[in-house]
Amino acid sequence: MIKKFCVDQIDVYINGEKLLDHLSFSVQPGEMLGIIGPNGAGKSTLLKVILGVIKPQHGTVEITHNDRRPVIGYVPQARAIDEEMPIQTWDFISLGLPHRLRPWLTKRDRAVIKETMELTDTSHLAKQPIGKLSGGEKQRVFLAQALVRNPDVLLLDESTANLDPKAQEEMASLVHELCVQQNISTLFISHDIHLVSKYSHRVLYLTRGHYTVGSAEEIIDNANLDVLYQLQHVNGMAQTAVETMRYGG
Ligand SMILES: Nc1ncnc2c1ncn2[C@@H]1O[C@H](COP(=O)(O)OP(=O)(O)OP(=O)(O)O)[C@@H](O)[C@H]1O
Repeated sequence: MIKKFCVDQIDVYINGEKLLDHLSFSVQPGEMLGIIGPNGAGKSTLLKVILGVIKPQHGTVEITHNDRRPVIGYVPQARAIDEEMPIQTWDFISLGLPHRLRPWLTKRDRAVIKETMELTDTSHLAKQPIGKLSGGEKQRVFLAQALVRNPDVLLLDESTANLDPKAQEEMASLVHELCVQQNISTLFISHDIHLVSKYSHRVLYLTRGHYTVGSAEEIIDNANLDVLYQLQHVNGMAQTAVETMRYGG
């Protein structure tokens, strides 16, 4: 379990423009933080800062574990897979295991892969070529590949995009369950406010140079939401989400 996951006052400039401005928040073990915000707000950039791929001009990201180096699982946005890729799902998931000097899988590795595939409902896809899976199946396999390393932190960039509503719901619910059961601090980017409200413990609402963190209700009640999103219908969706939460639907 992580001891500390803290983003402290980070500034990120892209092409001379300040994208993230003194952004600060922390995430608890087993907490799912939903991230919403318009296109180009810097959501994916934030995940890359946490991964250490982009260095902020100011501020720090501190992730510490009680007794080892923290492990981060990451599923990037719109991950493309060549349809003809001659690799079976089982092998694809095994690629998520930490790099080892030995080229074979141990009994323990196999047990971890098997267990992760059961958790993500991908066991029946084990022998299928990864390129031939449906969008929803691929997303579950990407999740399994990220989970196989037993991560302390999970970063998911639009893992429900392009899925049908039922598959979106199943994926968000699965992520929530895994996050709570396995004490994984999870950042879940989505444009679906309803999904984020229903499954996240808290929400980070990001726009260029601004942010708000709070409960889904606080964020959605924020009068600036429709102005900042510049979409009238978002407010309607947001209201539905709040009502769903209030009445437990
Ligand atoms: N490597 C890069 N080089 C130049 N500009 C970049 C790079 N990465 C991101 N940007 C720019 O930074 C801004 C934020 O991009 P980012 O992908 O973080 O936004 P986002 O909130 O995830 O958007 P979306 O919802 O569309 O995925 C965009 O204007 C993008 O063009």
